[in-house]
This record gives sequence, structure tokens and C-alpha cells, in this order.
Amino acid sequence: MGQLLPADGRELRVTEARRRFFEEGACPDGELPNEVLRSWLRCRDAGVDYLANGRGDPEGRSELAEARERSELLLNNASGVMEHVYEQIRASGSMVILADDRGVILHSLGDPEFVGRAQRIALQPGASWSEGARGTNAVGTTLIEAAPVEIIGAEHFLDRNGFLTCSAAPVFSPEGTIAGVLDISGDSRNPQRHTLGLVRLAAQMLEKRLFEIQYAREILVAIHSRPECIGGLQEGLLAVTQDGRVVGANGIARALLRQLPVCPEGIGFSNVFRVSFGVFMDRCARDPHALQALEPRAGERLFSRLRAAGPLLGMSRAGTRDDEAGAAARVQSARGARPCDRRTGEITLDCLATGDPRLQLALDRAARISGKDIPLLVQGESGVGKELFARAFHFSGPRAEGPFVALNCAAIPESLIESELFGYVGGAFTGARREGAIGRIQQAHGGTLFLDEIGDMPLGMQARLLRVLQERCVTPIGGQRQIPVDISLVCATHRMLRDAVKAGTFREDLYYRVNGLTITVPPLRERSDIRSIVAKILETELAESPRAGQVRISEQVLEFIERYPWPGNVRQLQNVIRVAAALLDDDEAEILPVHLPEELFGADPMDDAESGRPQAAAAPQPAAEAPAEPSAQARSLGEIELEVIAAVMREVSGNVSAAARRLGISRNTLYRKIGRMH
Ligand SMILES: Nc1ncnc2c1ncn2[C@@H]1O[C@H](COP(=O)(O)OP(=O)(O)OP(=O)(O)O)[C@@H](O)[C@H]1O
Repeated sequence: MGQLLPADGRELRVTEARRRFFEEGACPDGELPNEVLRSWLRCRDAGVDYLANGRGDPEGRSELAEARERSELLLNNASGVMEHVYEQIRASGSMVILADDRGVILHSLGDPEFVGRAQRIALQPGASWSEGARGTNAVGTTLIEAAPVEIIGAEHFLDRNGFLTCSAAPVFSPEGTIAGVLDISGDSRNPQRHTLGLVRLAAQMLEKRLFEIQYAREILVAIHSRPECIGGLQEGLLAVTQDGRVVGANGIARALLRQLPVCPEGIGFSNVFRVSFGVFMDRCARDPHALQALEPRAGERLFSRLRAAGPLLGMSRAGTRDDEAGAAARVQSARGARPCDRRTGEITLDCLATGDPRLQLALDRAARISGKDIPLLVQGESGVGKELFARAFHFSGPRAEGPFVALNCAAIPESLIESELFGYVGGAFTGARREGAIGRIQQAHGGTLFLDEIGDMPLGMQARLLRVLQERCVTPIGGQRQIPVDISLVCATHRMLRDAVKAGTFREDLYYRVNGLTITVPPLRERSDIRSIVAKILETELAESPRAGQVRISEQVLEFIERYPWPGNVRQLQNVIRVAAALLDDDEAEILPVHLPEELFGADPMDDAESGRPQAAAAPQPAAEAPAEPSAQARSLGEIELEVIAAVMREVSGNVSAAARRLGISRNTLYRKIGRMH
């Protein structure tokens, strides 16, 4: 970059360098700034005539309009910055110029007298100042050097531009390509000391603005190795999606992170830093103003602060921030509740220990391999709590703060398993989303991938999954790049996988990969802790009700529950208790036989209640075929209650007395509840 030597000395040196270069064909090494000499050599090779005298007219109006349209975002955001710069140099008789990525001047602002002189050499909107068009000059040479450049007086390749002194800096787009150039040009007899620094700062301001606009919907994280640089123009900026993918980085951030490559589908936050995005956001939520230390996987330790968190922190697209205390709360709520919350599934292995010795053995063995990178295979009949076990394993281990991502291989069509698991790049196949999608494997990075019903995975998919497990990398469909993934694998199956291997429907090599430790969750009918499970289910069901802690289950019902074979296992028990709790009247505090569903308890619950003797249930279905009433799962107690009432009313053809008897509630209560249905 050029240095301001005392004017005479510098001028004499450059004049001598010109003579040797243009007249003797020599290479005036050491007499010119390196970038100037490089540029002269390029211009000579390209056949640029240093004596060219024509004005080199600017393009026509339509070309200028087209160039402005191409760079609309740059132009719209540059004018404020240019005015700010012009304020600083107003007295110096200079002009501020914005050129596009090809060197075409889009806009200029300046001292009227100098602007007049500049027009004589076509330093004006519409003219191209690329090196090819005008030889060495700050705009064109900056575009080639991709760095700030100062070209003073006779350093310009063309003789006729020797009266200029120009400083320019590239403006990088959020993607890291050059979007344009900002330049300050003036008379070389009146050089200003700080123009290069000024134009550089202006370019950084503009880059920052472009970055914020481009990633207005993402979470912005400011980073720097020096804490005092956070909040200033020197800060690095990262754009991170809510699911923790770094999708953008400004030039400073890329340099701080050792030239971090950023691709449109993003790179996992925990691939870049030694912490998961969830943990980082939790820390920020605790104190949004504090600087957080961040340790990159490559590069020195950094400081960081959440700059803007788009939708999470209530940023509008225009970038105005609402209250930050609320923001912290939203970050917290976005992360969900803490472990051992059965409603959200964030529970630990300890929470599952309710006294059954077989289950306890399974819990102990799983706890021993926690954090040891050994794949866990959970076996058991449908509805026994395999997924719950997998969650508890995840939330009990060192990956608890990372994601828990579940995929039920039996529940999605074979044709979709591949894209669900591996994700795809934009346009990978017909019907694919334009921006692509990340697969479950990648989503689980830093956490646990739970593959339910792994035995139902198609054979072709098994081969791909095996490769991912061996290479610890995933390649999205249609993509070229392998993305490293760090996952803990837990699989579940209701069938004996070994039998599937024998039958040739499950690959033997994959079987050994997924089966580091196998544990079996016993069926409910064989568990000795059924009363504790009932109590936990009831507690969870009523957790949000004003009656939490006030409802009992009668001994009669508990005895029945202990005797019933529960073909649908815990899921079926959960549904029964959910419905029973829904049928409780406001003034009732005990679940009685009348609250149990008819199919379990005989045709007329009132009869059973009156006889005081629970009937043995009809012969249970074989476990594998048992329907587990999943429809009751995702509904609220109120909804279930209303559905049950509606079904009973239909059965008794609208006879309220018969319905009340059947439901085990008074007619008045039924009228009240029916009133709520309308
Ligand atoms: N010990 C338990 N305490 C309370 N609820 C439980 C318990 N175990 C399982 N459940 C509940 O039972 C339901 C079924 O559990 P889960 O989905 O984990 O079973 P699964 O064996 O994975 O079923 P499937 O084989 O059908 O996928 C869930 O709603 C779960 O919350």
C-alpha cells in the first residue's frame, strides 16, 4: 500500500520509475509500492496505452441504470455512508466514489470544482475504472488486489491521470465476494493524510450494514479476540440459524476463525466452537449484555456477544430491538424446561427408576456407558417406554445440552427416509425445497440421534447409515461436500434384530455397529413397580391442572391395573389414566372403576362399580398387534373429556340420564359439561 513520502522525494522517485519502466522497459523494483508495480506489469501485459488521451466516455444512461439495478442493495445502503465520509473531507476539495464489482462508477459525491475536473477524465457515474479500461488506478487495482489501495499522482498508469490521488477499499458482500469499491479521489498536489483509513472504515460500515440486512432473520453473534473490539467496526459477525448452523460470517469473523468456510446450508456451531449452540444461547440468555468466552476449534480464544437474535429475540426485519430482558426469557423458553420434566421428555435415568429390578438393571448398565461413545440398542415391546429410555440416557450424559433428534423408521415412507436422514441440497430432486434441508443426522450433531424401529429401515438406507457411522461424515443428497458429524447413536426395536439379521432383512455389519450395548425394557405386565408408574403418570397428567396433587386412585382400580395384562404397555396405561382423569367431576377426587374405559372394565361401568368388583378384561391381544390408542396422546384433558361425552351421548341416542349413568357422573354435571360443548 502506498506511503505518503515527502512530496518531492516521492514524486522524483516515481518519475524516475516511470522513465525506466516506459522508456527502458526495465522493472523498477523497490522504487514503487509492490501493488503499484504489480499493476503496471499487468497493464503493460494487457496492452494498455499509458499515453492514451481520449476521454473514454462513460456508458450510456441505460447501461448506468442497469449497473445501478444490479447493485441496488449496495447503492441504497452506500449513500448514507458516502455522505458521512464526504462530511469528513468536505474542505479538501475531493470526491467520494462508489463503484460496482466491475469498476463501473455508480455514484459520486464531491467538491463541485474537483468534480468538474474529474469529468474531463470521465471520473464520473457510468464510466468504468477497471484496470483494463484505465490502467493502474485505486478503484480498478483494489478490485484486483481485493485489499485497500492508494494510488498517488504518477503512480497512475495513464499519464493523463497523474493529477489524481486516490484511496480505495473493497466492500465485501456477506458471502465474502467483492460487492463494490469505495474511493476518495482528490488532487495529488493536495494529499490528505487519513483518506485511506477513512475509506477503509466506511467500507467496513457498509459491509456490516449489508451483513445485517442479509441475515436479518438469523441470530447474529459478534466475535473478536480483543474484548474492546466487540461493538465496534472491527468486530467479526456470525449469522447463526435457530437450529445452530452458522450460515454467514463477515471477513473479520472468517479471518478470526482461520478462514472458516461457510456454505449456504451452514456449518454446525459446535463444529466451529467447542460448545453447543444451545449452551451458548443459554449463557447469553442469562446475561444478554455480558461478553461470553468462545473457544474456536481453530484459532485463538475469542470473546462474543449476542448482537441480534432475529425472531428469537424479537428483532423485526428492520433490525429494531425490543426489550432485552424479555429477550432473555424468550431464549430460555425456546430452549425448553430443564431435565426431569416428563411433559417435555427432558428426564434422566434416575427419574425412570421406580423400583422394578429388571428395569433397574437396564438403567444401571446404560448409566455405565454414558459418555463413552458406545451405541445403545433399546429393545422391548411397543409402548414400554423405549423412546423415554433413550431420552433419559441422552439427558443423563455429557450431551444433555445438545439436541436429541428422533426418527421413527417405521413411521415414514421408505422414499422419504433418505432425505429425512441425510438432508439434501437445494434443487437435489423434483419437489425439493430451493434452500435444501438438513437431515436428522446433521441436526443431531453434538447430541443424540435416536432411530426408533431401526429394524424397519430399508436395506439400501442401512448401507448409507453404516457409512455415516464409520466415516462420521454425512453427505446430503445432491451435495458434494462431506459434513463432519459428532453424534451419539441410540436405536430401538420391538423385534429381535438378530432374527432380522438371520432373515437377511438387516445387515449384519450394521447390527454390530448399532449394538454396542443392548438393554431390554420389560413389558408392563411383568413390572413390579406398576403402582409407582401410575402415580407418576397421574402426576404428569394433572401437572397443569388446579387439582394437581389432590386426586387419588382407588385401591380397587389399582388392583385391577395390577391384574390387567396391558398389551399396549405404558402407553395404554397412560391413555387409560388420562381418560379417567378427564372423566372426574369437579367435586370428585378419586378415580373409581366407573372412570375406566368400557372395553377394559366390561359393558357397563356402573354395574361394575355397583358390584364393586372389577371384571376381568377381555382376553388381551398379542402385544405386537395391540393398538395403543395413540389418538389420545396429543390432546388435552378437556378435549378428551368432550370427545368421550360426545361418543357416549351418541351411543345412548342422546339420553342424558343413561349417558350420566354410563359416565358415572350426575345429570347436573353432565348438563354443565354438555353446555361447554356448544
Ligand atoms: N416409566 C414411565 N413413566 C411414565 N410414562 C411412561 C413411562 N414409560 C413410558 N411412558 C409413556 O408411555 C408412552 C410410550 O412410551 P415410548 O414412546 O417411550 O414407548 P416406545 O417403547 O418407544 O413405544 P414404540 O415402540 O411404540 O415406539 C409415552 O407417552 C411415555 O411418556
